[in-house]
Amino acid sequence: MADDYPGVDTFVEDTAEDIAKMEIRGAATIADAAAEALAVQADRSDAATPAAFRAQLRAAARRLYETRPTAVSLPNALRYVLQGIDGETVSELQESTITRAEEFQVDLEQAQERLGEVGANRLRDGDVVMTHCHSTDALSCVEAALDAGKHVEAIVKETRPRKQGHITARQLQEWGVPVTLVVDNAARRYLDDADHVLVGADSIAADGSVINKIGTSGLAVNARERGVPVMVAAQTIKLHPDTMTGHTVAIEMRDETEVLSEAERADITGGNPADEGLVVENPGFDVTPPRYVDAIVTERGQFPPESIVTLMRELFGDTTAEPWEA
Ligand SMILES: O=C(COP(=O)(O)O)[C@H](O)[C@H](O)COP(=O)(O)O
Repeated sequence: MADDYPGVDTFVEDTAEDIAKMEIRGAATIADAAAEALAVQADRSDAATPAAFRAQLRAAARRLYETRPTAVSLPNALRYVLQGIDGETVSELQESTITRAEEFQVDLEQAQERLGEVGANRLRDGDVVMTHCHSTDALSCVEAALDAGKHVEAIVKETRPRKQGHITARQLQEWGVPVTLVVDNAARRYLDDADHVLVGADSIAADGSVINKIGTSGLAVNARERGVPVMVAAQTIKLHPDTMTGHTVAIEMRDETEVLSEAERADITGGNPADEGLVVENPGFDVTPPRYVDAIVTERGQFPPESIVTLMRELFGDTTAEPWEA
């Protein structure tokens, strides 16, 4: 792997591994870790010339980019850092990369806080939210509502196959929020007890479609049928610039062992684990059409999904190059 990415620091390699293995996970957290990795790459660079420095940084960005395909916050973070660096010498470039990465991380934190305040305005005292997966953007809305003195309760979907709902439940418990944990299949039944569906996003497309953890779209369709509004909490780094020019968002397909262990497979196939007649599909994400989403809450205010393209144009212009082509 190291040969494919010459000059890439071991810290970048480790971060990339952690993202790929989902030890670092969730779109905002991945973006933060990627910016940090570029800063460390810059700091530890042994490049003799500015050109060599830039080549190493581009290789580091490529290594990080190739970990997981769906959360656009990752290429957006890489692009932000790479496009912003400036300098004539290696040490100027090092300093500039570190400053730019730090700036990104501070902005990320502030955006999440502001988004939380916007989202909290939609939550009334005593409301019950139903969550899916674990989203730091979604939870920041609950946190801000609690800070404003509102009582909030949560119905937390387990979120198979990796059960990120447990992370959400743990965080809410720490904040003193009463939690009812349900298996994914029970969600429709419990929607009658919910005032909002509150989820995050890995990417938002130009038509307002929301790409988030698998199961989000089914939840949103059921919520519409039950009359429960769906609120998507997503910082603007979740806006996918390539979708303005017609590109689709890649949906990550994950390993079958997350769904079915080898022993379970053998059990189904009568002891033949290599049986090709049994196919397991394990998509990590799905696409919720804009008509099932009531509001996209960002640090710039809340938007109906159909109008998100205006914000996208303002923020990204025509930028659709790969991060290292910046
Ligand atoms: O779908 C997931 C995480 O998927 P995974 O566990 O596969 O990474 C989260 O809802 C979004 O990434 C938003 O999270 P955040 O609001 O923290 O960016």
